[in-house]
Amino acid sequence: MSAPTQRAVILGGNRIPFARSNKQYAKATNLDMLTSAIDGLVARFGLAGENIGEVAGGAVLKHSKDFNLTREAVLGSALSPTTPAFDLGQACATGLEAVVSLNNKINAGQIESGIASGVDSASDAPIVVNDSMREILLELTRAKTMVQKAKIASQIRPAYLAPQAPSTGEPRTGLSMGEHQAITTAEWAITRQAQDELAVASHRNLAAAWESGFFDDLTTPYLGVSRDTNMRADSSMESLAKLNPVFGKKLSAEATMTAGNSTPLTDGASSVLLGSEDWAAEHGFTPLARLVDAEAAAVDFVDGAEGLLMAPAYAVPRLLARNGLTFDDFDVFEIHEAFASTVLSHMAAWESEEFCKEKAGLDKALGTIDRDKLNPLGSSLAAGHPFAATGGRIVASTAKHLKTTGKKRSLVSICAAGGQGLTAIVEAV
Ligand SMILES: CC(=O)SCCNC(=O)CCNC(=O)[C@H](O)C(C)(C)COP(=O)(O)OP(=O)(O)OC[C@H]1O[C@@H](n2cnc3c(N)ncnc32)[C@H](O)[C@@H]1OP(=O)(O)O
Repeated sequence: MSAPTQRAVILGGNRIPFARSNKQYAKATNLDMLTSAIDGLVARFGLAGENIGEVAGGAVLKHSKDFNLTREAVLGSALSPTTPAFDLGQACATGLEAVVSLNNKINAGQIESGIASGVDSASDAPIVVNDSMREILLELTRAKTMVQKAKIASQIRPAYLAPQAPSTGEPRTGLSMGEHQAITTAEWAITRQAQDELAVASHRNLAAAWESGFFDDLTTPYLGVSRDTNMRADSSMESLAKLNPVFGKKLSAEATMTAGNSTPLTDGASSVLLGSEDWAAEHGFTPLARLVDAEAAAVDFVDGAEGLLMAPAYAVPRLLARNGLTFDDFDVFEIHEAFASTVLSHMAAWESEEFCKEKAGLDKALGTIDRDKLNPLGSSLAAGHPFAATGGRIVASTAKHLKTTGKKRSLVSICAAGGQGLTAIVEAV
């Protein structure tokens, strides 16, 4: 198989600061936030009125009226209305999938430029009526006379009025992401201390990046918010130690996962500008980095054969093998912090000879990740995790980080609901 032509480059990104759900952005819709994230990028790169090759995006929690949320955002933005756009979905990896999709289209010569985006709002989550109520409401829309409508409406029972709120539960198991991860946490014997240390590092690194002005050309203030509201610069082991466990309490009296070492429910949106090298040169844009390859994996979590969020542990060895790379070839590891213990269980798996030989098909352990290279700009524990927006946050940040520090290569890894994971290699240009 010959290598694809590498024409696509990452040029920059823009996101709105992420906010804890039901707080500052409680009244904003997914569409409002996505449009703002795209418009901020358009303004920063002077693309108003331009026809971009394609805009890709999505949201995990979408309303049924959102046929094509990304296209609606384009129509509401300053981009040319003749810019095509499409929604895609890969749960928490949606934002990264959008980058991979447009990157590959540019490399294939199908488009010259693209904006990868993503948004999610747990505040604007769709509330769905139950099945019986849905049938009655659909029948009502078909009724022609008042008598017919009254007859159908008379079938409504009080119990039908209870809405089905969205949840972070896996449809096939009914367990929440947190409860699934608690099983994995116990399996890999990840300690509370290790989880809290990772959380403190995430807050510390994110706060330092904001303080240094790193995000000044990667974010646009929104609804009066100018920094990620979940971030706690003063986060400490002492303050985290005070929090009670929230997940895994039924599994063990010594449950370790708390609100401090789990991602909070978050609202936010992100966007990333990609273009061919020629398109970038024509517009006078300086490339930051390049996405050189990506690998997805899925695990069989339903019968408990593998942990729900463990797919990246399988994708990364395959990605590295295909590219002839080892951990030593990476300067940065951007591993999405769904929960602190998710990152720690992936790392434990890569350090385990047994896992790597028996499950990942390697002849030895993949190795240890240098902690100084892990999430140097903070990650989802501190920034929050508006599901489909996380990939864009990570790709734009790591691309700029490589460019500004002179580092060469970053490994991006995002676990997703449904037992899936998407990973990618980003290299400086
Ligand atoms: C593929 C994937 O990404 S899977 C992941 C998908 N995402 C999820 O599943 C979301 C998981 N998170 C959640 O469900 C929720 O955020 C929970 C259950 C963990 C916590 O929810 P809540 O209890 O509402 O959180 P809340 O913000 O009130 O925090 C609880 C307490 O911890 C405190 N706290 C939270 N973080 C910290 C911290 N870093 N340092 C100190 N205290 C903290 C809060 O101040 C609060 O204290 P208070 O009760 O005195 O006010």
